[in-house]
Amino acid sequence: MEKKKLVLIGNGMAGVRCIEEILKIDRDLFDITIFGSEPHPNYNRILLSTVLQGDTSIADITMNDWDWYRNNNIRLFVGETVVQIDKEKQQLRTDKGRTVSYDELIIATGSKPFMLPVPGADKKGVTAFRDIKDCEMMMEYAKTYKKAAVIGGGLLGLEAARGLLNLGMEVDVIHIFDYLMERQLDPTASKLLQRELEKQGMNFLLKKETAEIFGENRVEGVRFKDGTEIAADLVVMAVGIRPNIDLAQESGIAVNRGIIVNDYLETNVPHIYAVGECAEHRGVVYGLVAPLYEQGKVLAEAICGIKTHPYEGSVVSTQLKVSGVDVFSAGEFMEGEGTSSIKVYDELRGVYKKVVVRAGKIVGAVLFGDTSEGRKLLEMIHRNEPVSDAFQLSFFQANSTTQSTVATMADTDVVCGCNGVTKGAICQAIVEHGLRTVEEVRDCTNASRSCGGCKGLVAELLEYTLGETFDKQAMKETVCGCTTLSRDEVIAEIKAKKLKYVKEVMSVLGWKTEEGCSKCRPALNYYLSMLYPGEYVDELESRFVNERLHANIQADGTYSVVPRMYGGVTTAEQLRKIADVAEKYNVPMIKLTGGQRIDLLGVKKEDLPRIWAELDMPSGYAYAKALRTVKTCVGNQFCRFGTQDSTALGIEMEKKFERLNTPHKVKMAVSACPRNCAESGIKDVGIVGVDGGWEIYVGGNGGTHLRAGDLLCTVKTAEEVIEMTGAFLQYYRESANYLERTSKWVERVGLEHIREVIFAPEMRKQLLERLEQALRATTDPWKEIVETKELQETLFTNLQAKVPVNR
Ligand SMILES: Cc1cc2nc3c(=O)[nH]c(=O)nc-3n(C[C@H](O)[C@H](O)[C@H](O)COP(=O)(O)OP(=O)(O)OC[C@H]3O[C@@H](n4cnc5c(N)ncnc54)[C@H](O)[C@@H]3O)c2cc1C
Ligand SMILES: NC(=O)c1ccc[n+]([C@@H]2O[C@H](COP(=O)([O-])OP(=O)(O)OC[C@H]3O[C@@H](n4cnc5c(N)ncnc54)[C@H](O)[C@@H]3O)[C@@H](O)[C@H]2O)c1
Ligand code: SF4
Ligand code: FES
Repeated sequence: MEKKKLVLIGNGMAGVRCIEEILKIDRDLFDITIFGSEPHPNYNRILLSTVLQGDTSIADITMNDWDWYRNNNIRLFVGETVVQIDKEKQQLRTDKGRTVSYDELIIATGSKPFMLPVPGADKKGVTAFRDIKDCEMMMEYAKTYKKAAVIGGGLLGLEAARGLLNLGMEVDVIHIFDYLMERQLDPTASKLLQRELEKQGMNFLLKKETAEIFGENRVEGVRFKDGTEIAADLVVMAVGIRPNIDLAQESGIAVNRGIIVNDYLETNVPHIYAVGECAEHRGVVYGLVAPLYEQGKVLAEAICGIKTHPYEGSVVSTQLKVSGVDVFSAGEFMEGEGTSSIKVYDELRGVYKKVVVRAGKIVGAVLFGDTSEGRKLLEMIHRNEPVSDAFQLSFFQANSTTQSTVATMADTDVVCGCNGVTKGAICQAIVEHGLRTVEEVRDCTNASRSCGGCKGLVAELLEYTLGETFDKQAMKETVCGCTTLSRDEVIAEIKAKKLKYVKEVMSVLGWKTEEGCSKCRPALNYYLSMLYPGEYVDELESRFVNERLHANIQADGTYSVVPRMYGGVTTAEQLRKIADVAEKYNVPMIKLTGGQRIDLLGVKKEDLPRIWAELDMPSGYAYAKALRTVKTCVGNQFCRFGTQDSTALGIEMEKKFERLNTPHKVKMAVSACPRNCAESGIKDVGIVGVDGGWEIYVGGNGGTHLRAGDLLCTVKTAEEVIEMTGAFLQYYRESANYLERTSKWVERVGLEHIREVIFAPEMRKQLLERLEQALRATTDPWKEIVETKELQETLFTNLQAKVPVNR
């Protein structure tokens, strides 16, 4: 018997999932054809945020590759748009003039990003954030331009903003309301979120309505209805989406906001169905995958002629995909008539939890800072569960994160919200199919296949189910999405195979992308330079812009110059030179830095080499992943409390370790007594003078993640301080992940472990030998550029470098 012809319009997440469900039911029922306007096989749109944030690559987000279509005998037409449906003849026509008939037709055309209809919205440099093309455009822009404006402080806008920050851009988020994510959060959670994102570097302009996007040939800024304006090289519109219904409407299918469907996803036209963001069910259009996948399952069963439950709508929950921020929202998250709420607000821990209750049952929830109860709350909402005394008690117990979440879950509890996979289903699959990794669970059950937010829970379930046989190694963190190897594996391979160049590492170790990404290139460059001191030639194109130009780029595109002043001590002669240079080159601002140095701000790029030459002082490395400064207090030379000569030790340390490249920046301080005027407690290495010696603190941080340093040891002499600091630094260089500050590294590997390594005389000796080798290979970069004409030309005159501009 001839198979029925099934055609899918829209090769996106909802439509293809529905096809997968159909194939699961009966592979041979239909002759399937799929049309997709985009030139790609089906990919995970959700992970575009992760691609922009540098955590994965475009190559990694394909969900069904070309082979999948071939193996399932699906005719696929990509880059081809269906422009007409003839419902009488049961035929459709594409923009390439192709005509195809159908017995059953599924429309899954998704949404279109809403572009504000303001003057200038069509200018070069204005984009939506919806597909691979938009994502690539933003990544390309970030290589050349500096200032981004994101219009819309919803989920998409904030995820885009985080990505652009990661790409080295400065980001203003423009939001029309007075608080962010008003569609998911209440004002309290929203303000906590804003505070956290501001710490990450985002700038918010609230209650701002865009009037115009201006610029000559391309976008130069955004003007608001209140008359104010901001500069911008890139404008990202993230102000919501509109169901893509044009084709259906023009073909005479009933539409409202979306294509109207019943509980079996049928439109008003026989044999035509709609699923996904383009469909409107009981007056609701969904914009998250979980409900779309539920729809797809119902439609698949219905279309295959299986008796199925009707689709009755979904309670949705959301989580923001920005690292370091835990936010969860579900159901009716705002109190209203007939509802009351239970709230817990722990200002110290930055945790806020709220559940909204109607007639004794939970109908909504908002969590900030600790979202571990999100899944459980969502289940309670789904099951219409009453609020018991036991629930209230556990809700008020703040430290729920310390418990293993999976152990307390019921088998029917959903672990993966996007794909509706329960704990029971995952455990059963692990046992029945002998699954060992998150990826295997994903391939078998779909859990963690969409936003990836449940990966942690899936890993916990593996550990919980497999017990001792669980292989933690399999859960490794890879360098980035371009490889399946972890940092340690990459380093081991580099050593074993004696790989010497970034490109060589990528090629020999089977990188998925030819060029790598902004995460792996600088990391590989660092690992190679650490492994082959004096031999490896630094690859400029793999460096972040500040390190390439040996100066920090400023908000207005100018640069800053910070000369080295050992221990924060200067002379009249140095000050005179600095003043002369500042006058001669019209330096608009001279400022003292937090690290006790002088910063010449607002310097033009082309003036940098001349200024360095005239200053004739070493680079202060204020831009580098290296030792920045050693801050010192005045010490016993002048201070009556001083027990030691902190200034002399600070100068000695700075002279010793300057220019040493490290996984991230390193700050040091020396105070001559426990009053700690140089703030030694919040430095990567902080030295405090005590009676008869020095205390060495490590892993302190005064930045976003405030952390007091741990006492590593107490020593008697300045020589011992230098020796212990050197061993600590070298071990950090050799074992930390690139871009991991000492504060994180110390926490990850543990102080005891660090002590075990560097207190062992033989290991310390070896570390110090390798450190000396690395130090011998360093040179002053400013001097090198001043003395090398070619470098000046390539870097400072011919600066449309084809290399990434990153942070
Ligand atoms: C950056 C980003 C992050 C997101 N993060 C999350 C998240 O964390 N969690 C979550 O649940 N959701 C998230 N979403 C939303 C989620 O991606 C969408 O809900 C989902 O992709 C919608 O699936 P769909 O199949 O309905 O539409 P789409 O995935 O948009 O697919 C529709 C496809 O149809 C094609 N098409 C349209 N018209 C035609 C035509 N006439 N002919 C042929 N082809 C056509 C389109 O080109 C498109 O490829 C995110 C979205 C974005 C953009
Ligand atoms: N983590 C996730 O679940 C996730 C991530 C990204 C996108 N998405 C989905 O993708 C879709 C698009 O996301 P979105 O954030 O664009 O949609 P959205 O509708 O959720 O949010 C748009 C935001 O833009 C604001 N806005 C509207 N007009 C504005 C204006 N003129 N100026 C400034 N702000 C304005 C709105 O107040 C709203 O907060 C949604 O369906 C969303 O659920 C989900
Ligand atoms: S840390 Fe102690 S010695 Fe140094 S300046 Fe402060 S009080 Fe004086
Ligand atoms: S919760 Fe999104 S993939 Fe599991």
